[in-house]
Amino acid sequence: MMIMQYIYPFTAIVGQEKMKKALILNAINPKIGGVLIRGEKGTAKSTAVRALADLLPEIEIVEGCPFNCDPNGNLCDICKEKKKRGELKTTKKKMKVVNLPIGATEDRVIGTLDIEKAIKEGIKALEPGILAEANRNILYIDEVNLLDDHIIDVLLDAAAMGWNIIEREGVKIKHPSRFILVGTMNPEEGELRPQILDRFGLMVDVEGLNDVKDRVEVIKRVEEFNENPEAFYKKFEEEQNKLRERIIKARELLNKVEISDDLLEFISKVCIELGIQTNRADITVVRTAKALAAYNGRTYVTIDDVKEAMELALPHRMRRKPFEPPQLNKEKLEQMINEFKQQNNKDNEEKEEHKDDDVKKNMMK
Ligand SMILES: Nc1ncnc2c1ncn2[C@@H]1O[C@H](COP(=O)(O)OP(=O)(O)OP(=O)(O)O)[C@@H](O)[C@H]1O
Repeated sequence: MMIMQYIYPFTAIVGQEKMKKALILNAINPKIGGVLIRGEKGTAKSTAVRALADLLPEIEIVEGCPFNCDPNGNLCDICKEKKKRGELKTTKKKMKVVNLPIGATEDRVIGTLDIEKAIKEGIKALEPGILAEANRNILYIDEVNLLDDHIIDVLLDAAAMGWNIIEREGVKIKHPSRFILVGTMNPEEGELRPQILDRFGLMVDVEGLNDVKDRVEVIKRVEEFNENPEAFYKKFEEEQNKLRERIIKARELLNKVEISDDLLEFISKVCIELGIQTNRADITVVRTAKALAAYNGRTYVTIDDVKEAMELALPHRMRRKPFEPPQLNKEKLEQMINEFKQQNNKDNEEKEEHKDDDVKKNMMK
């Protein structure tokens, strides 16, 4: 008999709204580029990530594929061959969290091929790496600031290209490599290089809860969950289903979401004004703002979406002195948002006046 393992529900996490939102937005569009969560131990970081994987709908995969290929998306070399032979079968699988151990080697990350075995036994010689397991799942790197720089580069390159190549002596296997990247770090143990910071889509700072009521609620919920996980899960089931549906709808809506040229210009202006060099900033703000619009059931981006997206996508891309924590110039941002809103109101009023004039003219005709 299979024993059902219950995961602490995402919707039962008390507070930590920014972290939850950043994770949800990446679930809506993984191309946002992941989340770096900075903060103290024991603040629900790993609980939230495990809960997200459990909350998200199952993924459709090619049966038996070590890379979880999407039958309707990009295929690995093995699945391509299967498709040609008409042997592609599909199945469904729950998403999972793949942990990257701190001491992981390049071979362990990328995967390996035993050439001698490959010649004798074909594909059995393949040893898929962490990138294979992570494809279409969540890749979780605890204490990313302690990870070897070279391993981070390998990972982030694969994530940016969306492909990983396992290669030995001229024999190659290429497979899709898309995942929601979540890194955590305790800033007291050292900062990340700016180049690496820039490769994380979003960043959030999590702090321990400072409200007594919230902390008591955490104790009660965690104890209740431990005593009877099934009953606790049932209690949150409706809320979990609602959130899952909302994410599914947002994914469907995402391609239809539009952003005005005025807002695009505004985003670039803010980035320049804040001294942010990397174009990844502007691109990530747009993707995040679109995901926010879709999450709110809209097909257009508003200035408030842009503001919220900037608070998640810009702080770690601000220029700063060594050892200073990443921070957003909130006052400057607030001022520019207000100016944009005022200008927009003025433009709208003028448009309304023109409309009135046109109506009057038409009536006099
Ligand atoms: N806001 C919260 N809501 C619900 N449970 C919480 C909250 N904050 C902490 N917890 C509980 O506290 C415990 C520790 O949380 P968790 O393991 O997720 O911490 P973490 O941030 O990943 O830290 P670490 O890196 O030490 O693992 C868990 O039992 C978790 O359920």
